Amino acid sequence: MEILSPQNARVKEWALLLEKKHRDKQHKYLIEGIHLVQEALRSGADIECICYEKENGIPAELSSAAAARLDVNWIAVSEAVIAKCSDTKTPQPVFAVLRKADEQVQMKSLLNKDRSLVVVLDGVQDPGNVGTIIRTADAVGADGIIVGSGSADIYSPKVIRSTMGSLFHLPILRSQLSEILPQAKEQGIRLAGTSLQAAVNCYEYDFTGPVWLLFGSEGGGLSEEVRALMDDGLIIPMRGQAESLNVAMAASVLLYEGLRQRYFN
Ligand SMILES: C[S@@+](CC[C@H](N)C(=O)[O-])C[C@H]1O[C@@H](n2cnc3c(N)ncnc32)[C@H](O)[C@@H]1O
Repeated sequence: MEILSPQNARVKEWALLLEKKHRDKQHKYLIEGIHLVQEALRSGADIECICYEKENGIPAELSSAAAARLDVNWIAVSEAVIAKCSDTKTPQPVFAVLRKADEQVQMKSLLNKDRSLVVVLDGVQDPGNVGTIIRTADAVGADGIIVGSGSADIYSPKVIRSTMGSLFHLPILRSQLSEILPQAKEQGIRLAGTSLQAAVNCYEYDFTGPVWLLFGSEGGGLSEEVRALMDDGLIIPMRGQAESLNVAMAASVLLYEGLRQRYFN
């Protein structure tokens, strides 16, 4: 049985995946914990290897997968390696290294969907918000998420944790919005921006055709560049005194209105 030490070159490479400046340049990312590893296995994510602590062996929750998934490289590592490859103070007993999906393939599939419902994030910076939006988009069966350059990194440990595994269930693409949004318009997809200044009440909007929903940053909302490309502007009506909704809450309201119109009308 191969047992890796903290000095092993592969371990050093994995630990660097936790640091933003290194993570961006890599085609891989790291996930931690039994639940996320289970989800990655179940969802057919592209797994390079799964590492578990050698003293305790493969966690019971993963033992049947370990027997069935002989295509996956299961590696025993020391406790020190687990700690080195963990983003948290109380490391989980297992982590996995995954390969990122091919972004060109993802982009093609998102642009070609007939009835697509896609979420676009323009500068959403809070990792918890990004993760929650990914999870909600998965829950309603949205076709994908496009994350603009000013948003939180989808491969950061915090975003990954807060998706609770939804990260593996739908295409998620990092893209320059100034490039991909005009391409979507050419395909006949409507770009519906959400903002407090918008004119259209979201409950009067038709979500049944191909539509991409654009959400802006926590502080400043949608950027000028993205506003200029919008076809429609949607507002979620508010009756109380709150200035605005949290962006993840706003995304939930609109995604569920989309789900209602598409499947429960
Ligand atoms: C906290 S809000 C941004 C507030 C910002 N000060 C502004 O003026 O746009 C963050 C994002 O949530 C969405 N949002 C929040 N409340 C909304 C509402 N009532 N109607 C439509 N979108 C909303 C929008 O996408 C917005 O860009």
